[in-house]
Amino acid sequence: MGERRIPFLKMNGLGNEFVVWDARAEPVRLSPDQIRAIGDPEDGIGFDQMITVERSPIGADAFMRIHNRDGGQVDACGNATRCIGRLLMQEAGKDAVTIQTNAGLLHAYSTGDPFRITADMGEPRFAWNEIPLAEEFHDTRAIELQIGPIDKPILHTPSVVNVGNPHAVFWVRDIEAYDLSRIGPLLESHPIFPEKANISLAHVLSDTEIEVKVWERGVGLTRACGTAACAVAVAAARDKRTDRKVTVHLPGGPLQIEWRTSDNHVMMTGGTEIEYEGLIDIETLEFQRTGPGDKPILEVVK
Ligand SMILES: N[C@H](CCC[C@H](N)C(=O)O)C(=O)O
Repeated sequence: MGERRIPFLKMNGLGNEFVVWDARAEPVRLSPDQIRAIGDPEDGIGFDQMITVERSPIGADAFMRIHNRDGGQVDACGNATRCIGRLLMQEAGKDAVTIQTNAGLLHAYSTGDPFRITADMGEPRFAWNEIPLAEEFHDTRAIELQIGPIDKPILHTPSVVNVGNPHAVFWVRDIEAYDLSRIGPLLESHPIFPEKANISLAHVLSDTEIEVKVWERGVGLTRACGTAACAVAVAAARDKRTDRKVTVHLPGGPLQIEWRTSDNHVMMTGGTEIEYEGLIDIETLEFQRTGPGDKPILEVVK
């Protein structure tokens, strides 16, 4: 291993994969090329997002910096908020912590189950210029956007929400009926989204259940997306498709979402997993497992 070896944690939230650095003692500075190389599932460790835990200048328990696999920095990551919340609470022996992000101050709470964490994702925003959209729309529950032939669009009139990051939600009857790996990038980078967008297909199963498939901005198809689950739940309740407390079923597992009437905050509860501790040389990208996770390594490797 070369000189610059950095310890990291490999974690996931319902299969949404993270590499976590602790940069509170010593900064971790990586170029977008290095981030992409480490995030590459073939040559690197592989992740959906890289999470850097830093000291908070405003006295929160930590600052959380988020980079997508494409190397771009973004402001919100729901599954990572739960994972970092778990680490900070375990470290401090507390039942609640505050996490500063570029999207605002978030709170994480224990549930009594050490692996299941509740994150308070703050208030959703719906105005066209808060998503943001490139042009004015008064009703962001169904904007004029479609993909495919004009007379027979494949997907159309999504709801749009900002939950610290931009989301478009297409309401469908079968989330598997669409080739999201082909359509996702077209919608992610559609000119209507000046900051691009995370794209969800959502099928409402009942007043309290929604199944969702997500194409994440800057990543692609992921097993779960916490902010997408929040965006879908809020958009569904806003459009009277469901109650304000629902279970969102993602390929990686369920998330409980409640859009509270008391304070308009979106609360998300779900699992977290430490896969293993590791050490990486950021010059050579060689990395090795150096410690256990929640499951024996053998199980993790399967
Ligand atoms: N791809 C997202 C960031 C991560 C969101 C997702 N991993 C989550 O759990 O919320 C974006 O560019 O806004």
